[in-house]
Amino acid sequence: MNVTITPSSVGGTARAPPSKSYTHRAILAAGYADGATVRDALWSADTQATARAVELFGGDVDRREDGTLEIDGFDGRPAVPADVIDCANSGTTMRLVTAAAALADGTSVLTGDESLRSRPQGPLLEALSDLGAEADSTRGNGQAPLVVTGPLAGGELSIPGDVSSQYITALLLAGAVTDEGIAIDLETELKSAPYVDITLEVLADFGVEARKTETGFAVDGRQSYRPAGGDYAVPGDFSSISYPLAAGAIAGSEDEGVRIEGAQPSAQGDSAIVDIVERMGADVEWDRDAGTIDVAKAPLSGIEVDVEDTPDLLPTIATLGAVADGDTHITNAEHVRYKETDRVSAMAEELGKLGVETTEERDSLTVHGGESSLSGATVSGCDDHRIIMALALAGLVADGQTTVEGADHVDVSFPGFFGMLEELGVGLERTD
Ligand SMILES: O=C(O)C1=C[C@@H](OP(=O)(O)O)[C@@H](O)[C@H](O)C1
Ligand SMILES: C=C(OP(=O)(O)O)C(=O)O
Repeated sequence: MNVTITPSSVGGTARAPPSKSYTHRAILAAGYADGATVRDALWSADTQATARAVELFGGDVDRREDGTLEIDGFDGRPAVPADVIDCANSGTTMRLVTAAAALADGTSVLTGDESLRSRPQGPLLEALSDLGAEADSTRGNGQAPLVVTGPLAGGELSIPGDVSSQYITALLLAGAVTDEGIAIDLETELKSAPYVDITLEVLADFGVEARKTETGFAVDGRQSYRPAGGDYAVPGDFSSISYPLAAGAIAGSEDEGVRIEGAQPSAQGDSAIVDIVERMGADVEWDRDAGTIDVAKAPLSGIEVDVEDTPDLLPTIATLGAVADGDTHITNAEHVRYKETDRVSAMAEELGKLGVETTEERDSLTVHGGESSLSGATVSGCDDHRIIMALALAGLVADGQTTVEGADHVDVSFPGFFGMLEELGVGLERTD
């Protein structure tokens, strides 16, 4: 599907979809338990990949009409899967499930789509091998397809922190049900650190103790996953909130701004988007108790933003920077190149097609902004949900129509994205 956006102003109320990161963890934690009810879960292509993996390990994920997931777990002992585990486009699924597979008494095979089969898995494979499992890339290049043979007993390992925090999350989730527990020594500084905070929070909510140490993280073994009250509720997703928030900041209508609901505070680092949009000059009000964010359009100015903790915000910030006056300098961004696509290059390339000038370095992107510089064009969504959504935002203020190709990929994290834009008043057309 391609989506053509007509320049529009936006106004009204949008509801944040549930957090993808919390949903993945809750589904898998319920799998590690003997079961749980997960309310307000995100049901997207990525979270369904994690649900399929839990079923292949011997669990069951049943989705009720109201979106609640009733999950039967595998109680800390994953069965050897009867089929290849297809993680589709989801890095989180592949990392978290690879470590779970290393607990099974036999061999698991994991694969994914072309994008996922090009992302780095080597450090996690080495870590699992250090712990006594066999974990290989079939092509010997550290990328999927992966073949993992367990079980593993646990122990100590060291791993780089600057490739993906998902390795740490994966090891902590699996480590709790090993015999010996797992102690993780970080060889380099941890990027995307708030995602490990989310993991520690979900583990605690499932009755599992894990901790930061002087050199990394540790989790004791022989623990049981048990959700308090048998029930777990997923908060709203701040990476997804970044899109309606940015839309309101760059294209809010004169008489009605954008209100976002479902924005309760949580461990998500991406809630930094509220501060970023405000620093650029937008009129933003976050009522944390009510979980609402109100945003109104104002002239934006370029700023410097460090995305070490918040890699998924880069595409949104790049579009904001394209509209803002002056330069927006996005720093500490090297790990943003290891996502569904190299998002630093992808945003430079696709914004370029809309007439925006950028300067790209290995670990930074500078966007030379100014609303008048955006002219509508056909751009590639790069088969990457966040690139698609960020480019659709640019289409709101470009001069003329903007067509985003391959726009169906938003189903990875935000299946209702284009419906939400329409409800906010955006004129758009879907074509095959
Ligand atoms: O653990 C998670 O839920 C995620 C961690 C981050 O990845 P990295 O740790 O690989 O940067 C983030 O980009 C991804 O969208 C979700
Ligand atoms: C990078 C992302 O997810 P994952 O790593 O799970 O593919 C994302 O959602 O932007």
